[in-house]
Amino acid sequence: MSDRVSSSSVGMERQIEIYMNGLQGKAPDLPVDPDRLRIAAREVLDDRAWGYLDGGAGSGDTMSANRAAFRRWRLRPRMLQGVEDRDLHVQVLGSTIRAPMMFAPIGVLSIIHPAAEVAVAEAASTLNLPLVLSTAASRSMEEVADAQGDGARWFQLYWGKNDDVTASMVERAEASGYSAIVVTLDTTVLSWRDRDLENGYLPFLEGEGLGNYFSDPAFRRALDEPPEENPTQAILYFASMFSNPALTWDDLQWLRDLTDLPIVLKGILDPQDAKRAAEARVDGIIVSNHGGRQVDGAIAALDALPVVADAVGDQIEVFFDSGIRRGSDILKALALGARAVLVGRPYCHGLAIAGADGASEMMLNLLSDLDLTLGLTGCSSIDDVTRDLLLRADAEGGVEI
Ligand SMILES: Cc1cc2nc3c(=O)[nH]c(=O)nc-3n(C[C@H](O)[C@H](O)[C@H](O)COP(=O)(O)O)c2cc1C
Ligand SMILES: CCCCC(=O)C(=O)O
Repeated sequence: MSDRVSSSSVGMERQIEIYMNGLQGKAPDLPVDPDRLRIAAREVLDDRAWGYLDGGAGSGDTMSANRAAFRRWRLRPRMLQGVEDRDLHVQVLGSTIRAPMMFAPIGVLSIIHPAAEVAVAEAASTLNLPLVLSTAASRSMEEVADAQGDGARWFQLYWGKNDDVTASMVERAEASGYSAIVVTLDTTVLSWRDRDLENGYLPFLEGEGLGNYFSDPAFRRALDEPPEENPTQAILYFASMFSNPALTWDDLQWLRDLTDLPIVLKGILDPQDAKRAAEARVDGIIVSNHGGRQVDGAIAALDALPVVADAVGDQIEVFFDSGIRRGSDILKALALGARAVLVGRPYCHGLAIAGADGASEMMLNLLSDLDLTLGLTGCSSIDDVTRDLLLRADAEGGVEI
């Protein structure tokens, strides 16, 4: 038994900080409840940016399904497991990260906050959690890398129709210290998005627009006039080429030959696709439905996770996103086979309200919730989180034991 009289952890430290501030009459800067945080972010964003951030494909059915799927799994905690010292570290693509959480790639963040991806990089650096940067970032990947310093970062690639641009993006990512290429597969075209269509809103022309494309030499070469002089032409060109619906599994070899960096495929929901990914010798997959933004009526990402994880076993690493809001959601995703999760909209809510501090505060709260919930379920490390921890619930949340 430990002879220490007190223990500490990221979760307890954060609780104490919030309660001590409370004693001095100081409320937390952001709502702690993710639903209230979302509503607070809505207050500070204009209607069109909000519609883009918060919206999903079509009826929003898949976005709701993502959340509902978490409620169909219940945790059964174990007692007296000696959980005083908890270790949240995990190995991803050969590196150790502080906790199984990353910032998901979100494009055009200048519509959410003027400091955009630079603020998110600062938040990732403060918390020492990995950032996955979108190709469609408003700031160049080099500027974002400088803001993050030596923290872990992956580059999300939209694999478009212009091979020179794709090769240039990958080369720049290698040169500026990104340690993996995440290829997003589920956005061969942008889906039918009611709110953006009603608002007649494409975010790419707003704020700083697509700074990461605009700073790309191959992208600039493809234009008649520089994007600074003719941003509309640049955006139209981007819209025509950013993704390539003609791609097939056979094309992956081209990308494999282009870079030695690990490749992770984002947007996998089907076990057959997961097996193809393993056969194609990529390094990982992200089980995701793009936060419900692409196929209206698609299955919840969490429902896909256990089947996909079983299909690939230990051959490649499995990650997860779409609907993560709380520590218990992360535990459920880990128990169902994910090695780590990506968080999307919630950090944008923090960013909208309070820039880098807001994004890092939101993620710190989630990390703290994860740490405490991990211990409360009887786990001391991420390895302890297994499927035994979960029971399947019926539609009312009841469980047969
Ligand atoms: C406003 C917005 C922009 C996004 N942009 C990208 C992107 O550029 N590249 C990408 O791979 N995924 C993008 N995504 C999807 C996220 O990476 C992630 O899959 C999704 O947000 C996870 O779901 P969650 O928001 O429920 O956490 C975007 C999502 C949102 C909300
Ligand atoms: C071309 C960038 C698309 C951004 C994106 O992935 C989304 O809006 O969901």
